[in-house]
Amino acid sequence: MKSLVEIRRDLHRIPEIGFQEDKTQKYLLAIIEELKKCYFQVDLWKTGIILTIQGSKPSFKIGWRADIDGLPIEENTGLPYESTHHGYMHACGHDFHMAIAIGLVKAFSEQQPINTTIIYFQPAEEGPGGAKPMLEWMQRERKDLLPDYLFALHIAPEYPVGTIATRSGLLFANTSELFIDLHGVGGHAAFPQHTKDMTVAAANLIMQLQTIISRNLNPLDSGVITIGKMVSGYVQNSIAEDARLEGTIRTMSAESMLLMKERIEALCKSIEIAYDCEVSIDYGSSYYQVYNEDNCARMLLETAEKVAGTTPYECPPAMTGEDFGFFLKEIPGAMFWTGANSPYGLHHASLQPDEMLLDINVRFVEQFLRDFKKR
Ligand SMILES: CC(=O)N[C@@H](CCC[C@H](N)C(=O)O)C(=O)O
Repeated sequence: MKSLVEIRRDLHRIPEIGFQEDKTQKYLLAIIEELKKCYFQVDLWKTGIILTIQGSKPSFKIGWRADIDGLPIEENTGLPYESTHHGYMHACGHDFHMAIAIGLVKAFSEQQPINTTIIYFQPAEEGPGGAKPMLEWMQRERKDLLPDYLFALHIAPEYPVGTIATRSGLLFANTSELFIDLHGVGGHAAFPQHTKDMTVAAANLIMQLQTIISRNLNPLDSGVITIGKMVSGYVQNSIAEDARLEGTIRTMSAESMLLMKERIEALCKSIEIAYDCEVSIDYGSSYYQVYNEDNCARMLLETAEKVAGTTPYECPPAMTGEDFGFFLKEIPGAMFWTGANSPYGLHHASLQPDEMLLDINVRFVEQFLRDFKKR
């Protein structure tokens, strides 16, 4: 088998977005085939892979999940192994997540685990969400593939390599995508009086949306509204007939999410009146919060005390979203951040995590999964 660094770089070259991870699936399957043992069972679900590693003397099933999709971001790292899929990038570290999971497959191919260990290569974490339909499929048709406990990691550029950061309870936020379309009347730039300018309406709406955080949400609560993309008009001397805003909203509780949505709807109605236009809202996909089971989170931190090269850190919750939350709603487990030491953050075109994290995390997770005991 190639080294984990080579595998990570190969995967980095071929980022694919949610449910289009065909090359990624093929690449992963070829390595799994190379490592295959008689106690391995491979199942496919859409572009995902579920690898069941039968335990030698199992008393429960423990799961490990790695997400496999990339993002529609144009890479700007200048690395010799940068993305060959122009306009797409592994800008959230899923190339690392997959390489670590492959490292675990290799470790379990060399020494069979005692408990049955299931590795889930899950598509579409960035959107529209693969965890929920994957879980529902297993609950409906393949209960044998469901674990008793489930764990996952996410790289954290802001922490040094070796940091294992997690907490009991809420780790990541409730999220909802947000797509707003505005429709007015276009025309010549010199005659605004004959038009309904959707660039001006959209710009105003963006500013008003931010008041939901500052004026409607309890200051002791937290929320985020980010408009990551705005599209309007065609050319500099024509007034835009249409505009589209694309973003995401984040809250620490389901109640605050409802409040945010109510306020977004009210502000869109007011924009319709103010600019005499039509506004429609689509919430896209929503993710349930990542809520770590108390014992499971504590065991991760305890293991990080013991494994050479890892340091536990009880971290605060973050406004990140993760469809892993849907798994944790049904199955006890936990997620953690692992230090990646990159000057650029997640979803940045220059993200460059430190490859030193690969071996350390394989060792950490392998020991954690092998030693895990029910409490
Ligand atoms: C770990 C991470 O960065 N996850 C994404 C999940 C995105 C969900 C969805 N597309 C949305 O934007 O709400 C994140 O942006 O936190």
